[in-house]
Amino acid sequence: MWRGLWTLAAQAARGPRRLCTRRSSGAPAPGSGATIFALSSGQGRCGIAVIRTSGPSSGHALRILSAARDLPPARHASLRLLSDPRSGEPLDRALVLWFPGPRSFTGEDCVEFHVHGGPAVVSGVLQALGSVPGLRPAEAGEFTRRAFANGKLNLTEVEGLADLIHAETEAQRRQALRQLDGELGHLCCGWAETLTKALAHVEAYIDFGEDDNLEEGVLEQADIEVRALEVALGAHLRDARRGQRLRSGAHVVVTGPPNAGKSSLVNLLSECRKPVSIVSPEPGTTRDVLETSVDLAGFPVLLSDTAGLREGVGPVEQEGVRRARERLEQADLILAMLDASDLASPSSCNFLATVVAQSPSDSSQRLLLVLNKSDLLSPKGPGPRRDLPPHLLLSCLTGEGLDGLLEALRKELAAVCGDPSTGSPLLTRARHQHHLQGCLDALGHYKQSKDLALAAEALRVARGHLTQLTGGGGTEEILDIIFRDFCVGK
Ligand SMILES: Nc1nc2c(ncn2[C@@H]2O[C@H](COP(=O)(O)OP(=O)(O)OP(=O)(O)O)[C@@H](O)[C@H]2O)c(=O)[nH]1
Ligand SMILES: [K+]
Ligand SMILES: [Mg+2]
Repeated sequence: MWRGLWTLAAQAARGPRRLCTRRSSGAPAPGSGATIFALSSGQGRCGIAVIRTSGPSSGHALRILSAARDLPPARHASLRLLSDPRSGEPLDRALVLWFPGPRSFTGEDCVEFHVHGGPAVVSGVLQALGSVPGLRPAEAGEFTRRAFANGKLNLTEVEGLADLIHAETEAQRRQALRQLDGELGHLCCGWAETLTKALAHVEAYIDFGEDDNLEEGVLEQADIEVRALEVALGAHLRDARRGQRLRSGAHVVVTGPPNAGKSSLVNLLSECRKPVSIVSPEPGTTRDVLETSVDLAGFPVLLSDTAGLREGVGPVEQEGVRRARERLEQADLILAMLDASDLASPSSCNFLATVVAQSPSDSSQRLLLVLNKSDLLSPKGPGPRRDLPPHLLLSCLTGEGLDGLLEALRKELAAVCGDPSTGSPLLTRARHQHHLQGCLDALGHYKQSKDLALAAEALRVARGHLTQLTGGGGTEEILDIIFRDFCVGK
């Protein structure tokens, strides 16, 4: 993001050679002793920009830039005139904060410079920092990586922080904050403790099984604990896709016969943006699947407009219908739409008999039936057919019924994504699911083992998966993948 400033500062720090030694796989290994610096607030012209440093030379850098012999009091904002140490030229009058380690975000000595946000001020301060011996620009995610290395955050908290930075909807923000607060980590730590206890029981039996002093029923106790853990893990795994949907967006697909108003609805839901789809009175207008990312009732959604479903049309529209059906299979939530004033037509009846009546075939897919063009129903008329499944009335033309639809969508999406404000912490990444499944599989081996030594080993494997989930014994590659999500300055 801040490549321009980054490059300038990098050159000031080391000359161009330094750029060639930059590791492509992410942040360098922590604890390398260097003091890093970066712009931590957003780029561009702004009122205040925050530049921070982390590492042993932070205090030295602060003294040099503020031309002061003493450091300001710890964790108090102080006003200082910052100057370029090479030329003595004043750069800005800024608030500075001194956080001596270990009581800082990274656990190392840190400084924050709250400078005026003009690009020239920011680049001047970054260049001045780059000229201080022992300082170099930070890599993406390097501050957080140091915090992790120094035990300030565990791995699931790091992931929560990355998600918080990228959160675009309210539900994503709530979920990320819960993960940053360590809820998933605490849950795993509790489970790992249970396994440690069970392991201790099994090992005690191996060592002292024949001994009269050993409490009765230690093995049975371990079995009971393992069984309870299996149930808890199973429940979380069944939920697994929900957290991932919350992180990357639920698939909502609008489908229905031609001219039901599917494209009109997609345009309505994508609101202030420019219209996504072409709307016209001609049936068969939409052919390709048109996809747009929207915030629906606080949930991240990938909304797809599709071709109207009908048979016996030309090859191009037929291909559109094939694509529509394919997309329908991937939907988390189907918005099935009919023209309320056209329910008796063959295409409406056919759609009701196939898509609506047969769905949701597998229980994870949900469906909302929407009858559009309610404005065309005569107020005194009989209303829509009685034999219809539960449905909502809407008029894309007048907007009537839109609030009701949004409320229904909120409920459906909370079921699809999991409501981040309640319930147990969600598994937001495939990595979480992998380790919980690994743990569950190992518990299965434990139960099957006739040999106690193998049973104990299975418990160790199970516990290993839980520790890896929170970053204990994490391999470099996993760390690289996770920290790559961060921007420079975080
Ligand atoms: N009266 C009325 N007309 C509507 C309403 N919603 C959409 N229309 C009209 O219905 C026609 C079809 O709308 P589209 O949004 O193109 O319908 P579609 O389902 O995407 O159509 P295809 O892509 O051809 O399958 C257009 O002329 C719209 O203006 C509504 O609520 N009331
Ligand atoms: K149309
Ligand atoms: Mg359309």
